[in-house]
Amino acid sequence: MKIALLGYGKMGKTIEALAIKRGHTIVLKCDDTSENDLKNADIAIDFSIPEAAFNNISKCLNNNTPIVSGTTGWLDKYNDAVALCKDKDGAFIYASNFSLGVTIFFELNKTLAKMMSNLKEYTIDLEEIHHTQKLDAPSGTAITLAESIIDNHQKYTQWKLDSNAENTVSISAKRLDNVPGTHRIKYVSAVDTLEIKHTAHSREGFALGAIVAAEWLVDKTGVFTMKDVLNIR
Ligand SMILES: NC(=O)C1=CN([C@@H]2O[C@H](COP(=O)(O)OP(=O)(O)OC[C@H]3O[C@@H](n4cnc5c(N)ncnc54)[C@H](OP(=O)(O)O)[C@@H]3O)[C@@H](O)[C@H]2O)C=CC1
Ligand SMILES: O=C(O)C1=N[C@H](C(=O)O)C[C@H](O)C1
Repeated sequence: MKIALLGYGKMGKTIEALAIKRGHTIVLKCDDTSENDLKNADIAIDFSIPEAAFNNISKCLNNNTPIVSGTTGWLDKYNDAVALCKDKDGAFIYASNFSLGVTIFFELNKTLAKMMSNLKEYTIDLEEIHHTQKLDAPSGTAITLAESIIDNHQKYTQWKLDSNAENTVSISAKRLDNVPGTHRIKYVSAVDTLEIKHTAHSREGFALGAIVAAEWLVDKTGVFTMKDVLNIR
């Protein structure tokens, strides 16, 4: 595939190295999409900044270029992106976390929330840890996890950063040097603790998932998730 990288920071560079190893060609790498031409690309992969993501996605859909987006912090415009994709008969996939392990972790979280839903003894504690350059907090992955808990656990109706409020999934966001991404969900009672945790050892897992998603999406039309890519039901 000929790939355009929209955002050539830590993730853009990791994707470039892995995509070349898998036999793909990078035809565009940019940190400013305003002047760039997508016509040579089979597909675009956006790992940029929250303020740029929706414009980058729109530009791809208007240009009939399939788009894989991993940028977090722009989801107030997600429904607009979905509508544009449908209008243009385009191809679009977004994931707050492209790693194959986190895609499975999302399913574990959902199942655990359902199983815990009637157990009033337990309170939840959601923690994410990332590197100090991260612009957004909480992480997109933590928000996806919290929203799934809210959808599947009868007690919880909202999420907030560092909250003691009733019915609230409290998220703690820590920033430490060189942490690629750790997410942990704890259910704590007076007598025990049950926890699930995903630890990324590097950015390669995110990059691999985004490339696998691009390889899968390139000849399709529609709006998809990583569950579609990995055929998880
Ligand atoms: N879904 C997933 O699996 C993952 C998602 N992410 C998310 O991906 C995003 C990028 O992460 P990361 O690579 O670590 O961040 P970086 O800050 O290393 O890279 C972001 C890059 O985007 C560039 N940029 C700024 N404006 C634009 C624009 N208009 N068009 C294209 N690029 C632009 C920045 O350039 P400049 O420095 O010049 O401003 C920078 O090089 C974040 O939102 C992060 O949360 C990260 C890892 C995994
Ligand atoms: O910014 C990052 O680095 C990461 N961002 C994503 C998020 O916000 O969830 C995914 C991953 O945890 C790394």
